[in-house]
Amino acid sequence: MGVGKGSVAREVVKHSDYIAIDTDDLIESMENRKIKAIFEQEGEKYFRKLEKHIAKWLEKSVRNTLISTGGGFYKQENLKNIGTIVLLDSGFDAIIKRIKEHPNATKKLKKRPLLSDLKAARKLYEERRPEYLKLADVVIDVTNKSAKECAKELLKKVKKHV
Ligand SMILES: Nc1ncnc2c1ncn2[C@@H]1O[C@H](COP(=O)(O)OP(=O)(O)O)[C@@H](O)[C@H]1O
Ligand SMILES: O=C(O)C1=C[C@@H](OP(=O)(O)O)[C@@H](O)[C@H](O)C1
Repeated sequence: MGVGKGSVAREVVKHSDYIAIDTDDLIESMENRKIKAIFEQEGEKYFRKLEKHIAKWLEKSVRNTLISTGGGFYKQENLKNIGTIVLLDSGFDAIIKRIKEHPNATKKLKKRPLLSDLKAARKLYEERRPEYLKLADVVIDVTNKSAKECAKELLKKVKKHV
């Protein structure tokens, strides 16, 4: 949530032949409503089911593609079969600082249901980070790097990994 997945993906696309997709965008278009509305109207469990459906489709049908995922997607049991897993790594405070500095900060915070309570979000981050590190094939520390620098590092490290 807010680590820069979207911004880095846009730079990767600029500097490579990758096509980029985003699991949250796929879910929003499948459902024809925003993630926030899905959480409010159906609850988190329903959203996770949609993620599972997407995960199965990704494994079966998607190759050579940059896939950005929501922060909870790592729980999908077939994750390792989908492709090379890249973690954009950052401290929690740095993530929040970045989002708050954005001109559209209020909107950015509002559209992320799990960021509305910062104490709970920090706890979630602390629970998830060790899991992310265990799963990741490639780790990029995004602290004090531009999205372009992160993208270049990502392309180099992914190339080495595959
Ligand atoms: N490398 C970076 N340096 C500084 N700010 C960044 C960087 N990458 C992203 N941001 C800013 O951080 C916020 C979250 O970025 P975004 O790409 O939307 O993250 P995500 O897709 O992971 O939620 C945005 O306000 C964006 O402009
Ligand atoms: O961390 C999570 O569980 C979630 C992160 C969100 O995506 P971002 O990580 O892109 O904000 C989105 O998938 C949903 O609100 C749940």
